[in-house]
Amino acid sequence: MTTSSFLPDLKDPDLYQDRAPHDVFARLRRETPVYWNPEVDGSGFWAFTRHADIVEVSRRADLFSSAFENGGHRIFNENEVGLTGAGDSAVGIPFISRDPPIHTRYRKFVMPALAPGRLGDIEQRVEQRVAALFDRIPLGESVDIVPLLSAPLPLLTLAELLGLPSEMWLKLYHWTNAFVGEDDPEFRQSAESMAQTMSAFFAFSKELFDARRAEPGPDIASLLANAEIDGVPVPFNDFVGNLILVLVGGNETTRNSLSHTIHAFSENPDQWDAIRLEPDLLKSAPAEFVRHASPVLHMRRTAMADVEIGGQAIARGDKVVMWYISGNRDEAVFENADRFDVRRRAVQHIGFGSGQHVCVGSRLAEMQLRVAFRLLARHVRRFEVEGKPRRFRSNFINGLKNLDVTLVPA
Ligand code: HEM
Repeated sequence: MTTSSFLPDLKDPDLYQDRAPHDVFARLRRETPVYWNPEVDGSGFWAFTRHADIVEVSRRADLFSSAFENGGHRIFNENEVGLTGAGDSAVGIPFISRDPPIHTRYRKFVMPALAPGRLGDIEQRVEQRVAALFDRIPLGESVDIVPLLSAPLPLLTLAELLGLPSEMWLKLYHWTNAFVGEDDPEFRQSAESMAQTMSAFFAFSKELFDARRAEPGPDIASLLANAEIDGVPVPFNDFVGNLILVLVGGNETTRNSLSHTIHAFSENPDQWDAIRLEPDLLKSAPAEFVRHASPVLHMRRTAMADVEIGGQAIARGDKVVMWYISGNRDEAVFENADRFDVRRRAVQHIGFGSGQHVCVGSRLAEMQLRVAFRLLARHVRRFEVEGKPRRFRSNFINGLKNLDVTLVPA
């Protein structure tokens, strides 16, 4: 147990409302790197804040379960309140909330759609999309870049991957914000509005499921709708869970990486100058973008046996939460960890997680970041952010609702 008098509540969404609390995590890493966080509405959890401990927990999928029946991958118990925390018992189990061996089989279904061989093809269309979106952004005046670039780019890419019409992007945007927005009154206005969202999403999912079962294609929706585990077809409700996983995983994250990185370039114009002078830096810099942004704040596991990690005894059944935002600023791994440095070499960040559940979309995400900033580097001399962006009220997604910025033309 902790002996420090410093007792932040890392679950409290208010902690993330005004800023990313890097100072709070830095102090925990120094004083109580494995920190017991009591919960008002639960039994409490161990917070892992050091890079090495997080990697160790992720590596031991046999000891640290992501399975729905043990609570799942969210800080709340999915088996009590559903995948989105809205009591949505009809949503099935996404594969992120599974353990091996079933988890491993699901990954094999999805991986081909995101394999490097397919990304080359997708990259051309991402380039076209970035160019089309950029054409509509007025230069030299203040614009909110979120609805103009950060939000549509990953959602248009996801629409392609799922074989959906591109006009759907805005609907997908509102749906996914509602799915991850359990603590934000703007995203979860009432139980009734969430029920309406879920009902609309179910109707959409059913139509998609039936269409892809009848006529499968190479898209991810077809792969998920036609998946079989040990010869048994995946039920519709698990298809819904997996669809939510891909839609949230592919968009909330890439969107916020884009926004946070533009913000970081506004605050570090020398780093933008470096990219403009040497665009080849973009081959490796997306890793630094994701490290510095940490769009996913944490993931949760449940200990399946008594074990010691980072010098702390963890009991079987304990909830553990890995704070990626903290591991990504761990001074033991990253020199001048708070510094945004596009020349940082071999960035071993954990923004995509690590181990068994490491992000399946990491290459796609990095490619979109690379393509977007490559084009911006040709046309934009400087980013000037005005005012403070409004943030998600969330302990899960490090999100910006808007980012008012002037793109100063080159
Ligand atoms: C910058 C962008 C992204 C970030 C920061 C991110 C972050 C993450 C993290 C932290 C995990 C680990 C989960 C865990 O440890 O339990 C994860 C898993 C996952 N991500 Fe991403 N992600 C990004 C982009 C994408 C994209 C573009 C897609 C799909 C198109 C995607 C789909 C998924 C899926 C399906 C999983 C579950 C993998 C599993 O459980 O085996 N992500 N992501």
